[in-house]
Amino acid sequence: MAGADWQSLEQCLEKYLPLADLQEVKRILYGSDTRRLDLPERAFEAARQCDFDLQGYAFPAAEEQIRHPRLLRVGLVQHRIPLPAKTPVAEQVSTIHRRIEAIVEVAAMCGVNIICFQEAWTMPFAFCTREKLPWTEFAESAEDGLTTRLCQKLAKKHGMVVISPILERDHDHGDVLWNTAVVISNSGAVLGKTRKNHIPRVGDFNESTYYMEGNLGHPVFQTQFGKIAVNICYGRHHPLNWLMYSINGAEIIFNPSATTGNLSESFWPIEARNAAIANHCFTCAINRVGEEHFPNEFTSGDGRKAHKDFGYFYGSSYVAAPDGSRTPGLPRNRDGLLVTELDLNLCRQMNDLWSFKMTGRYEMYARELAEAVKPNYSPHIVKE
Ligand SMILES: NC(=O)NCCC(=O)O
Repeated sequence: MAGADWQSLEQCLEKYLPLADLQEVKRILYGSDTRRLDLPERAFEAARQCDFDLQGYAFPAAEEQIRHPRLLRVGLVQHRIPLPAKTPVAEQVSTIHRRIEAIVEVAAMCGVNIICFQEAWTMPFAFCTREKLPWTEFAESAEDGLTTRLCQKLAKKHGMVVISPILERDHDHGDVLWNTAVVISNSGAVLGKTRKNHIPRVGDFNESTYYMEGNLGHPVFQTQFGKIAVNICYGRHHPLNWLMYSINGAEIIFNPSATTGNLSESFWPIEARNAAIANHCFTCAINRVGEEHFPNEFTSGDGRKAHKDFGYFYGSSYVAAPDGSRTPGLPRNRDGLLVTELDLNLCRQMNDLWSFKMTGRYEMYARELAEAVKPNYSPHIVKE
């Protein structure tokens, strides 16, 4: 499997396909073209200085007679974990904080209104180890932990909504841990939090050792820029999870993730994009980058020898629109900031065109699902 040496599918296609073929391949793979966004030169210069990739795109929507365009910019941040996992916890956290602060500065230069970081962004993805210490020490209060306070400062300084996915320690409920995204308003106030609803039980993702299934349902956050929701990582494999955020009115659903190439890279371009189409909303898929090595060996329950690394986190963060188009992905092998301009009017335009909300027959599925989950349910199979 490709590691850090292979940058992206887009780069490979551009390198080998003649222009006419490339255009057709892109039309079929990516849908209608996204326009490149003009970002300030000083933002590119700062990104070069800080050694991360910066890309900008815009999705157009049709002009309407009554509604004005509802334009906003989202920023997706993907990053590698800069220090070895055995570095003291506080040093790791403060180094990542400083790195992200620098990227947020560039996002501000690019006019970003809502920024989202990757899943558990302040820590190595240590859930493969099944060890508790020191990894549980990365957990923080969603309301007033160090990370939330940093995000509040950034939100206020830049007038930006910040989505901060962390490992949460809930001090008010017995110190239990959750996989949580904190949503901070552009005023700097904590607007609320949402928790990961589905916990992976696949490969090295042994996350049920650390926290429980979210108990906050499918909240949607009304921000100054639009209605947003957060479907954390493994939740993207669950169409009903996307659907419930959409039913509650989400216009943009963020999917902060941590996933590796040997497991999910072929699913990655499909799932968030399909959710954007099926739910008439924008989706933003974010994945971390690079390899993470842990001090002690662990096994993967698949007969392989014990090892100390998780596999390759392939980045490739992207935004998908309700008309099925999508941006190119950020690189597989570099930290990056993807700035995308959205016109939220496209959500209702696609709803009117395809009408999935009208044709969805939710009452039929509600009835059938209510039956199917009963212990005495017998599947409806027609036999000769
Ligand atoms: N973090 C997480 O839920 N990863 C699970 C693997 C995947 O969903 O691709």
